[in-house]
Amino acid sequence: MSAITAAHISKSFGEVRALQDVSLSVEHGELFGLIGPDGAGKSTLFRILTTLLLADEGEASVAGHPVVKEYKKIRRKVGYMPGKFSLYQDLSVQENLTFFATIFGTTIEANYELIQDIYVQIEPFKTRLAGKLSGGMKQKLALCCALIHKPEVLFLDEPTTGVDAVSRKEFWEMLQRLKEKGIAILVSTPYMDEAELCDRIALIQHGKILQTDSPARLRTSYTHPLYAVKAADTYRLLKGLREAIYTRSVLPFGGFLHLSTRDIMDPEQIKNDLDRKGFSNIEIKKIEATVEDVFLELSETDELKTATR
Ligand SMILES: Nc1ncnc2c1ncn2[C@@H]1O[C@H](COP(=O)(O)OP(=O)(O)OP(=O)(O)O)[C@@H](O)[C@H]1O
Repeated sequence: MSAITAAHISKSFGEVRALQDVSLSVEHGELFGLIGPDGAGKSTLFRILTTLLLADEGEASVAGHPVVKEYKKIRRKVGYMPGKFSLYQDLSVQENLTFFATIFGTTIEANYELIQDIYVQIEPFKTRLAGKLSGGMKQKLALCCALIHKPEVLFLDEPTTGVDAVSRKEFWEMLQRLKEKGIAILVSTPYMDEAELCDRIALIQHGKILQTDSPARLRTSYTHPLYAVKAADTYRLLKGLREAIYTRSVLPFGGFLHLSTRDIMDPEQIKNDLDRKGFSNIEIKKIEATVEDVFLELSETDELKTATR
């Protein structure tokens, strides 16, 4: 049986349809990412799966128990790191950990093996108040607190938001090690680069799951020719490319524009066209799609479908 299953979950807050017919499953020992921007519905799904909120429609089970009927059993078997406010800021590192161990009827010593790798990094600061820790340290402490009762399933809601790049990398390495111990992990993130670190991902937007698959299969599902293009005046370039007859779509991507064309083209052909239109410092190369390209493509198609309904 899967560690998490959600089937046709919907939830509205007044007029806001936070989740619309969401289904997914996560296996034991799987690292599953819920990838989407702010307001996509990620926290709402986490709250339903961790038994803190009731869905309007649909069914879910976690660690073998249905979320409504057996919520008490689930609470003993899951670890939850909510996006914000999971630590007591005016308790020390050690006091926070002891507190979470005590409410689950266990001790730090009993489950030390599971948190050891992570805890050794914050142990030198064990008497420091949680409120005085750096973002990366807070995140490690919150993860230790979520793990202290040896959960079967771990829910991590945007654990790396507001954390520096080095700590983010370390955090994902820790998740890989936890997964190898058989724990099922559902992690949400708005960062598309983190999607690559998951076994499977679901792309979510406006409460709807756009697609679920492995990052590699999602990337290769993008079949249109794609180019990264740069020139001196990015805004004019965006406008110019949008008007070109060979363009399917063009979207800003860091310092480059990602241009998807109707047919395969020689990059020289595009460069010549831009030369003729008076652009300077043109750089162009053919590229493979990233998860973000796939996300933007799917979300645009979904918005068009919704608008024409
Ligand atoms: N308790 C609530 N009352 C009213 N609206 C809510 C409530 N909780 C969430 N929403 C709305 O539901 C939608 C989904 O919110 P949710 O918090 O699940 O998104 P998210 O993907 O986790 O993004 P964020 O990172 O911004 O929390 C948003 O439009 C949000 O404003």
